[in-house]
Amino acid sequence: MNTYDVIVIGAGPVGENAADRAVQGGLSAVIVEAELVGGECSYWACMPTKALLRPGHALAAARAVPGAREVTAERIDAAASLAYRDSFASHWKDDGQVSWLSGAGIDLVRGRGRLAGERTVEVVRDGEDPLVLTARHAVVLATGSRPTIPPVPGLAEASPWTNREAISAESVPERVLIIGGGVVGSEFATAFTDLGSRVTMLVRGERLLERNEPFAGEAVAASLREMGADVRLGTSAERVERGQDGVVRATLGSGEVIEADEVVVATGRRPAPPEGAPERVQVDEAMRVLDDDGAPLGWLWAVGDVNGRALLTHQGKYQARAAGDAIAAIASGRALDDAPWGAHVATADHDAVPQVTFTRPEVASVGLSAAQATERFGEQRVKAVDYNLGWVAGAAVFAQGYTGQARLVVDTERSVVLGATFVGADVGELVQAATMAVVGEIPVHRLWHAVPAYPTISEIWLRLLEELGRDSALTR
Ligand SMILES: Cc1cc2nc3c(=O)[nH]c(=O)nc-3n(C[C@H](O)[C@H](O)[C@H](O)COP(=O)(O)OP(=O)(O)OC[C@H]3O[C@@H](n4cnc5c(N)ncnc54)[C@H](O)[C@@H]3O)c2cc1C
Ligand SMILES: NC(=O)c1ccc[n+]([C@@H]2O[C@H](COP(=O)([O-])OP(=O)(O)OC[C@H]3O[C@@H](n4cnc5c(N)ncnc54)[C@H](O)[C@@H]3O)[C@@H](O)[C@H]2O)c1
Repeated sequence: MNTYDVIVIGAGPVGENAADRAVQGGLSAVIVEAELVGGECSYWACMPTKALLRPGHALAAARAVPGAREVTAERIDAAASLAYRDSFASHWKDDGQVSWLSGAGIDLVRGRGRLAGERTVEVVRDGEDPLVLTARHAVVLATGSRPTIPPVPGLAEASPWTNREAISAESVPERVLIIGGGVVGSEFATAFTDLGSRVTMLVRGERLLERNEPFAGEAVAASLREMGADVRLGTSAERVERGQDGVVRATLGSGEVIEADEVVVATGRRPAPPEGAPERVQVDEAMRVLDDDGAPLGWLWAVGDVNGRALLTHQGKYQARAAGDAIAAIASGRALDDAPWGAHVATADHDAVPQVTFTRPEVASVGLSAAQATERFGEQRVKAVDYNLGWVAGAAVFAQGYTGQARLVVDTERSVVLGATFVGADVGELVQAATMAVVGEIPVHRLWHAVPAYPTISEIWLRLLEELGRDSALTR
């Protein structure tokens, strides 16, 4: 009864996918979940944040078009927006995902799993004896990540909000202080400003979204300021405390004190392996966990945030498809297809990861930035071209005064695209074309024949190619 081909610990989007692929490959699978089936992504991250951000984006889109602008309000309706968010968090109930598991033929055990030995998982359950599960073929770790709280004196005691409290807020705080200028900080700053909070962001670095091309963070900071947020770059809190009056006070290096009703910590996440697993889970390209000598253990796998390769739902699910299929292949005596870009490896994790940050403007990127490409291949070999998105006919019709920018980064030696970044309203949908160009290593001269429909924002592709120049060495 308690023996399965595959045991997956963690029923986030990634664990669900790993179990599903194993079952589709003819194996039996059980998934162990300590909280809600669906994981961080479904209830406290991807889906509810995007739902919370959508009303502000939709209103801004309407207000940028004459004819629509005149019949729209200036602000979003906060209560309706929170209700919209609630529906996308399934009201923090997992019935829908539990029935999906059962339809997919995956058993569920509720409780906290720990590795108790080779192929053995002990599940600690509320009010019941621990349950010991045994795997015939594989145990898959899919336990995600947890937020980091920086060691700022007083911060941990000031009841800071992580993404969990921030995304499940029942009312809109008047003043919100956000520490961190990455994706989480920038998206929450946008959402709370839209909802009517007075937002202050403390950003340690010199710009927002430091992993992206510099113009991305600059555009988002400028827009947040225009929306009314106070974005402080190069600024850290020296001390934070929550007074008897419930007010949070953050003291800056300059001595200035910033008051807020809530403080949101958005300073990164770190992998959260289960008890009994190595603290730093190292995997090979097929997501097999490695021992101290760098050899695969053979029975233990790790997918999604827990392996630290790329903390994104889509990338974790991609790893899970590869790992689930690999486990099924090995179980049926087939060889692993583990050469780069094979069916059982996650090659794209390295240099072809797409990401969309749902700020206003949106930031959509894939692959290497110009700086990363130059560092890797040298200045001689890398060419980066920029174009103003607002100059594209489709963008001009899309919104009056559309502002945005795009960059294409090219390897001139191999004549392929290494990376692309788009910043502007609704650019999220542009990135998949760029991902295909990067992954498919489509020669730049062939891209000239991929004609963008007129007048769409995709015409940016033609403009970027023109900037590269058809007569250059990239032509053939
Ligand atoms: C605010 C925010 C917004 C985000 N937005 C996006 C976005 O728009 N797009 C995107 O691609 N990514 C986004 N991310 C990242 C995304 O949420 C993660 O990459 C994704 O959730 C990882 O999926 P996972 O299945 O690996 O882990 P998780 O979703 O964290 O799921 C792990 C599951 O394992 C369970 N678990 C943990 N330990 C145990 C244990 N010992 N026993 C049993 N169960 C256990 C947990 O309860 C959880 O259900 C966002 C993150 C944040 C914080
Ligand atoms: N739309 C999306 O795809 C999306 C949205 C949200 C989150 N995510 C994922 O979730 C992960 C976590 O996001 P995040 O924004 O928390 O992390 P992040 O790594 O993107 O940004 C962390 C920020 O906190 C700052 N920071 C770190 N330590 C600090 C300290 N001690 N004091 C002050 N500032 C400090 C960093 O300089 C950086 O600006 C990311 O890897 C991201 O990929 C994705």
